[in-house]
Amino acid sequence: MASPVRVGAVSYLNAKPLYYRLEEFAPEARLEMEVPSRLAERLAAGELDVALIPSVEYLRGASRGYEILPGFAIGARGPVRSVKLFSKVPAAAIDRLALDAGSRTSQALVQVWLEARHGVRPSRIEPLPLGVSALESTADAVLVIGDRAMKVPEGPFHEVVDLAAAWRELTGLPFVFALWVVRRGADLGDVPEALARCRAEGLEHADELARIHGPRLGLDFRTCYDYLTRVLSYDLGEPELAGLRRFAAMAARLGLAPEGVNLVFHRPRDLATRR
Ligand SMILES: C=C(O[C@@H]1C=C(C(=O)O)C=C[C@H]1O)C(=O)O
Repeated sequence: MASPVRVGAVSYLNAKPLYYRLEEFAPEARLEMEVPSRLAERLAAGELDVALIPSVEYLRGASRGYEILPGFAIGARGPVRSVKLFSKVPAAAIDRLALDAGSRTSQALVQVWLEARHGVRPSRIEPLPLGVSALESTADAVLVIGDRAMKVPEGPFHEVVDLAAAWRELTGLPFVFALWVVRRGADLGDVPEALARCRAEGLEHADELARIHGPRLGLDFRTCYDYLTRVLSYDLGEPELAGLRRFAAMAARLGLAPEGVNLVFHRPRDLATRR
């Protein structure tokens, strides 16, 4: 039997359609779930063959020979609901910023947005550990992502900013949070084709995913269903690539990603081996 293909997927609700019934469609796949920052570390360490990593980590790892699986992303064209900055002070006064330790892309996005929109570069940046809630932090503002961001009460804060909405307002472009990225030299077998099937069938069965995961997360069916089918976008087309390139340039200017990284795409096996 061929050796297993180690697939790392984001453990949040937003990624569920992307690996729906994966191990059935590709029996060689061995699925592991982690928060995004951890997936990036494990792909870099060679412990995964393909993983849904934060887009900024593709930029940071490109020199290792990372390749993007074309056509897929976790992105948003407007408000995303699960990537939020909870601020106790007006954005222009943020000096101490806590960043969700599960994130990498949104950690960079919030700094890009603060600088571009408000001319602010917080002098103290600290992690918000995974088990610690935004309400417990004493920082001026706290970035929270994923399922838990959808449940933080908006009450005690001066301002709550949906960062995908803020990005759209700033640039007019969609935002790409995560990409399927392949480790150099990994043999993925039929996994890329299976992932395309997962996404198609996962979105077709979004009602089933919302029914299963809503109660577990304390979210009602409608909120989950809308999040999966209308709020998030799973495409990586020209508008998303334009958003990604703009983000790459802005992150590089702040020293949060290397300069001038090319987007390199993984080629399907038949094309890669032909000739
Ligand atoms: C929209 C989201 O996108 C996520 C945000 C990421 C990040 O900030 O690094 C990485 C992966 C995505 O799952 C979310 O988690 O809410």
